[in-house]
Amino acid sequence: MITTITLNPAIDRTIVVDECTLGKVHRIKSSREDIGGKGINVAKVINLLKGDTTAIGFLGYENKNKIEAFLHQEKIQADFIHIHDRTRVNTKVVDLKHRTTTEFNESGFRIHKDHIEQIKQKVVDYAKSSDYMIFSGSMPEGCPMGLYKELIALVKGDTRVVLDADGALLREGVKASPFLIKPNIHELQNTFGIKVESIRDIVKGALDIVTTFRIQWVLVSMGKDGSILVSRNKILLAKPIKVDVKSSVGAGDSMLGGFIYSYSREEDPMKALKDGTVCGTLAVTKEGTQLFNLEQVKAMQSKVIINDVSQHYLHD
Ligand SMILES: Nc1ncnc2c1ncn2[C@@H]1O[C@H](COP(=O)(O)OP(=O)(O)OP(=O)(O)O)[C@@H](O)[C@H]1O
Ligand SMILES: O=P(O)(O)OC[C@@]1(O)O[C@H](CO)[C@@H](O)[C@@H]1O
Repeated sequence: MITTITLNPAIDRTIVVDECTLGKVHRIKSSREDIGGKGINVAKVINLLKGDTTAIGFLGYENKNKIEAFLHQEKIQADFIHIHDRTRVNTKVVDLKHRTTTEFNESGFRIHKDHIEQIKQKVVDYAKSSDYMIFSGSMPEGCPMGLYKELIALVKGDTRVVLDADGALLREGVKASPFLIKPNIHELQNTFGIKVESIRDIVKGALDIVTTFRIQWVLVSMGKDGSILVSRNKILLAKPIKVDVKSSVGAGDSMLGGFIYSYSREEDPMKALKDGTVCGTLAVTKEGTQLFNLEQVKAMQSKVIINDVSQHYLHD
């Protein structure tokens, strides 16, 4: 089973406008709401691919019905700890003219000491039946910056751990040596101060992380430029696929879901990167964080090109 942990879930409200200008009144062309939060998005994709997954974490009690109804409708197994507050609403503004998405993410509910003890216990319990545990996203107020590090250290002996976070959460989290991390290039630059001007810079920076923190895989996503998968002795480059972009929100989560689902079945990094690329690419063709379907996944497979560039970067 693959367990995803979302400590700060969200309802994603996507608003589409012709053009977004600071200080101006905007007429909304269309809007939609999706259930979000990085770990929940990852679980949605694994579930779509027919993988065995459970989503755990915290959920606000006040608007829990919306989220639980969706999870139920999609038949996603979930086991959240309820907080007596509301789950945040994150607003994503799509600007049609400039083809950009601007995100306004709330900080989320406030967590107390006893909630932290509860989540530690739940994570430890789930680790026993999980092949992989994926920790994704920001933390709500009240969580210590080292919480991912602590949780990873608690379960590492029982399961393979994946971390998708940024800033101090990632900087601390890597110290517990997760199996895989998935920074995008901005997170790589801002969190570790790595230069990201060329593929060579990115590979070098990712290799430093692999050796310094004893991490097996660093999956660097580069948005419209594709991605790079780096380990001590293998480097794979996924070429981007040209698509009509509707919203980039959740592309990284979909990529991670596709990658880990595939890797958990075959342990073939080339195939996993291919499947991850398919899911990440399809995600950007959808408005908001709505899901694609299995037919689209199959149709996209033949378009992905993965190059093994290990010789080029490891032996010079
Ligand atoms: N504009 C795009 N065109 C084609 N593919 C894209 C585009 N944006 C993203 N992708 C695909 O999705 C993958 C993940 O995207 P990205 O690097 O934006 O993740 P991210 O920054 O973690 O996203 P998020 O935080 O919004 O979930 C990319 O590696 C690429 O395969
Ligand atoms: O505020 P965080 O936790 O960093 O990110 C939350 C979020 O932007 O991430 C998902 C897309 O990756 C969205 O569903 C959600 O709104």
